[in-house]
Amino acid sequence: MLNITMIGCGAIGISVLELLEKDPQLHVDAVIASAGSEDLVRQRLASFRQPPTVLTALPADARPDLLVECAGHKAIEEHVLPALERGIACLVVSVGALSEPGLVERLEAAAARGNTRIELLPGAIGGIDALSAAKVGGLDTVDYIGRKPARAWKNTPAEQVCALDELREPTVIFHGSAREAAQLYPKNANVAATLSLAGIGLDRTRVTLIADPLSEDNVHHFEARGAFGGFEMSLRGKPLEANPKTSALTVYSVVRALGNHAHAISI
Ligand SMILES: NC(=O)C1=CN([C@@H]2O[C@H](COP(=O)(O)OP(=O)(O)OC[C@H]3O[C@@H](n4cnc5c(N)ncnc54)[C@H](OP(=O)(O)O)[C@@H]3O)[C@@H](O)[C@H]2O)C=CC1
Ligand SMILES: O=C([O-])CC(=O)C(=O)O
Repeated sequence: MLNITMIGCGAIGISVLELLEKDPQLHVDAVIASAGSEDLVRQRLASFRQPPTVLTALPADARPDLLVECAGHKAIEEHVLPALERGIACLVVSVGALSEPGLVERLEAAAARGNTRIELLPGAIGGIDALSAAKVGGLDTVDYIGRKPARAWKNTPAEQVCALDELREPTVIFHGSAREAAQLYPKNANVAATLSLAGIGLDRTRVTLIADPLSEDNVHHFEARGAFGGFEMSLRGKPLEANPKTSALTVYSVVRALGNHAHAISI
């Protein structure tokens, strides 16, 4: 059985915990919450058979088999970097955080010093295996379009681009590089960052973001061209009720990745 510590217990975290209750090979013994949110998180966990301990940091003597981040960009700096230094393997969903200059190199160096690994999870998108394999032969272009219902762009710079509540048709709210997208829309551009890291990088990956009042789904579409040929993929993700910015597939991506660490066959 693997002992897991989870960072963050919001829309993704709580759904992951619910699914993991069914798997005897995976046990989340602790959840790391933001300072000041411990009681709220304990309340969220109260109905679990064996509620994980709620902490605000990994204790110095803790040695979980895996640390899984389901929290947000700041958690990478705060919890993931120090855990890697201590030799604890980490899984991360807030991949957009890696658009910050120098952070990829710092994570690599921390993992090397700790003789461990960091795994960037595909989250809301698929096809990352094919894209990163295609990169080996050489990629020419990767274009990504992220389309979400208007409500998913609330409290983002899209509010300065258009009146989200009054939209009647799909409206482009951003066009530019994946690096700019991840910095402007940190909670909506993790997929853009993931595609960039698997493909041709944050500066060459072209991103279009659309607020679509006619869509109920978070639609991720990308096209890649290179020596391997061509590849197109569209994924229509159902948003989580607890957070319309986040697709349910992200939850399943975390559960799959954890299962692959514990089960005899990984797929
Ligand atoms: N790779 C992908 O495809 C996707 C990645 N994501 C990433 O996953 C993250 C989580 O998504 P979601 O669960 O929907 O978001 P929520 O906002 O619902 O939940 C995030 C939770 O993490 C907590 N949290 C934030 N910062 C920290 C920290 N430094 N330490 C401990 N806990 C922290 C928050 O607590 P509090 O509010 O009290 O601070 C909150 O409860 C997103 O921020 C996004 O970056 C999301 C969707 C897709
Ligand atoms: O969950 C999704 O649909 C994707 C998402 O938020 C992101 O790319 O950050």
